[in-house]
Amino acid sequence: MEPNRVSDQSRSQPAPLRIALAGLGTVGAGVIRLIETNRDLLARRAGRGIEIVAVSARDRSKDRGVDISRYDWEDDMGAMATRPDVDVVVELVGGSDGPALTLARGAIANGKSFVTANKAMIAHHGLSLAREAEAAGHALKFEAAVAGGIPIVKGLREGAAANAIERVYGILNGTSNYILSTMEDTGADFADVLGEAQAKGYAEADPTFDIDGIDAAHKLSILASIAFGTELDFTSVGADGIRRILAADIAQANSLGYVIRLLGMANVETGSDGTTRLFQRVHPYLVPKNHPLAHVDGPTNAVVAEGNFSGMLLFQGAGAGDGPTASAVVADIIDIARYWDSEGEIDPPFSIPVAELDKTLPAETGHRTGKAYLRFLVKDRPGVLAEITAAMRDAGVSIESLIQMGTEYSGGDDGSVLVSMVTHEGEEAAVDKALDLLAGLESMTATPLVMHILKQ
Ligand SMILES: NC(=O)c1ccc[n+]([C@@H]2O[C@H](COP(=O)([O-])OP(=O)(O)OC[C@H]3O[C@@H](n4cnc5c(N)ncnc54)[C@H](O)[C@@H]3O)[C@@H](O)[C@H]2O)c1
Ligand SMILES: N[C@@H](CCO)C(=O)O
Ligand code: NA
Repeated sequence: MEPNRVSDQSRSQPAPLRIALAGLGTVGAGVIRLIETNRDLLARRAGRGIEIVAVSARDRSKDRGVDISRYDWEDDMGAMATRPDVDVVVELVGGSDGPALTLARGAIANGKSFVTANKAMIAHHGLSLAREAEAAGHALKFEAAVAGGIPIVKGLREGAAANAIERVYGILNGTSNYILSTMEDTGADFADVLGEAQAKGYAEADPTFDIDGIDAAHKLSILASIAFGTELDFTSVGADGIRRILAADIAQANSLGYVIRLLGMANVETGSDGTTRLFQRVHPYLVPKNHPLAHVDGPTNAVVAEGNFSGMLLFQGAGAGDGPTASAVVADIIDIARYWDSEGEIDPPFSIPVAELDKTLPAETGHRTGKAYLRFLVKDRPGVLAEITAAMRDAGVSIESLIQMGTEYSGGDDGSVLVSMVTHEGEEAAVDKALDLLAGLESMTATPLVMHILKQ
């Protein structure tokens, strides 16, 4: 039999793919720079040219370091959805609802492919948008929405597609990882480092999304749907962030052999009634220093996927910033260019058509086990340690180690001392019960902090 050959016909380039770009901020300007810099390379990889035809943002005259004079300007970004000279609408505006969602719906309804970096919108509306895109036979792609430049959506949808994924977890927010690792390196204050992350363009428009775990929860819910073939369920992600972490916690964790990282963690499990349940949590974790995630610093993201045949896969790279995020956006555009002529045959955005995704219930709380780090700020007076250990005893929490920091702890100016402990493996519910027993005690000067310890 004749081997397959690239035919001479396929060497003649078809018409370029025409792009409309909404949003010209950090990522939008990065996309323009990338498309203009790598123009020839993109055309060869995509099999056709990639041309920006129209752009839209709030302020036409702003200096973005890129020349936008050669593109049409649209004051109303919604108008991009109906332009007959546009094949793909790229949304880099942000916000779960509002103009971004209107543009997404309009673009899909008008037969355009749609590419976005907007994890908030996909977390909230990804299923309905995917349903609309599948019905229309056009692409909906969001590689840049999860872990920026890391090809994790592609990695799970394609590279790991043959596996049942047992657990997916990782560092999904560059801003909080930058803050934690900078606090670790410099002992700097949380608030100062947040300002730096904002200045570098990593933070969301509302930085509370970064530091309170919401941005990571958006990304985790998207990853979980792709990894487990379950309906995306952002509302059931239990999210907590990093704003209560003290330099002293970082020092304590270090002396115990751990670093602190904000992790998203998801797996499917069987509930007490035999139903399949989806566990999704974003929380600061103590990560053993010998785990690869312990060495992920700055705005870098890293995702671990445990496949039943592949074993542990680690995806690591820049999770934020103009260049890496643009890299993911343009990779999606190249994918669309490659199958543009295949007559409405699209890959389902979540790998499996929306109608066939499992309707999984949220995980039950109460039976989950693990080790935890608990930290208390308490008045420095006799009997306080006994109160804490009595609550642990009464709740059935077994203590592996306990440290009291006195003068070395400089976080409070009210004379508090810091007591931290690591528990033995046990039920999380027992820790919750101990904290309930301690709640409201006059000796506690702050709400206790709980961090889970990553199971290897
Ligand atoms: N910055 C990153 O590193 C990064 C990484 C991954 C994903 N993202 C996502 O990419 C998207 C864009 O992020 P960014 O950091 O580039 O934001 P940005 O704030 O730098 O840019 C937003 C752009 O949208 C425009 N815009 C905002 N509201 C508008 C409106 N109502 N009408 C018209 N234009 C409007 C602004 O003028 C600006 O050009 C967000 O969804 C964000 O979550 C960002
Ligand atoms: N604000 C996000 C941008 C990338 O999604 C982060 O810090 O990770
Ligand atoms: Na990505």
